[in-house]
Amino acid sequence: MTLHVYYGGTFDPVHNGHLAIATAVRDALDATVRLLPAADPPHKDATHADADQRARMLDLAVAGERGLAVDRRELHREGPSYTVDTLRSLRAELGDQAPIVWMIGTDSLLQLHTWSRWRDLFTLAHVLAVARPGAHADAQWVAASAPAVHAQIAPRWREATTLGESPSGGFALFEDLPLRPESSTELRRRMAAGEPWDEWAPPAVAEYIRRHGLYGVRATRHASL
Ligand SMILES: Nc1ncnc2c1ncn2[C@@H]1O[C@H](COP(=O)(O)OP(=O)(O)OP(=O)(O)O)[C@@H](O)[C@H]1O
Ligand SMILES: O=C(O)c1ccc[n+]([C@@H]2O[C@H](COP(=O)([O-])O)[C@@H](O)[C@H]2O)c1
Repeated sequence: MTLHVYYGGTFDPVHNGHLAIATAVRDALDATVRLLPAADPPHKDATHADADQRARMLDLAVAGERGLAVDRRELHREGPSYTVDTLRSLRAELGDQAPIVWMIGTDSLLQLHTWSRWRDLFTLAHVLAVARPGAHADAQWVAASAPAVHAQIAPRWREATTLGESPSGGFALFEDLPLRPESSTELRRRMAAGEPWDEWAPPAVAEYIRRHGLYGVRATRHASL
């Protein structure tokens, strides 16, 4: 059965770590990965670029990339972009039997118990966590630092490649990729400080940031995007 894989984030801006993760999961699961920008990320203060700009940067980042796409559904909703609401909308659209996978970094996994109606996430989708530097996700660590999350994921733990065998309810840790050091926070800090930053951003995204003078980067006059 076709696996429907979604990767939600603030993407403020999208960086090469996000893309490396999305392409590695695409290849490992042989599925299209849809990146889904949050209009109003529930756990973040005001974003730096607006939702349309963040979505546009995602378009540029995935342009020409096989098996990567952008889903704008959270931009069409009012209020905080709760994942459980997004998954309900996806479930209604895709039907009861479609396997749905929601990707998160392990830093987010360790906070999952703070998400809105978080236990319902597993009735709607599988959760696939991607290891992130500084956020250990082996079972012992999760048990110690987020016991409620551990209680949910321990009985659900499977190999990522088996998630397509059922519509929802599984958990997998994706480790087929060296840890990625990028973060949007550090990327924004480098831009604002005038330090080198391009190597963490897809070239078309870097050009868009310059063109629009986002994140404290001095605007250029070349208007190709
Ligand atoms: N380097 C990374 N390795 C693994 N997961 C990551 C990495 N960067 C981001 N993620 C995950 O991708 C999702 C979307 O991330 P987000 O758009 O918030 O970027 P971010 O780099 O975490 O941003 P910020 O630094 O502003 O918090 C989150 O689940 C996050 O945990
Ligand atoms: O539903 C929630 O309560 C919730 C709380 C925190 C984060 N999320 C989602 O998790 C994804 C990553 O969030 P962030 O803040 O790390 O960019 C993004 O899709 C958010 O909408 C969702």
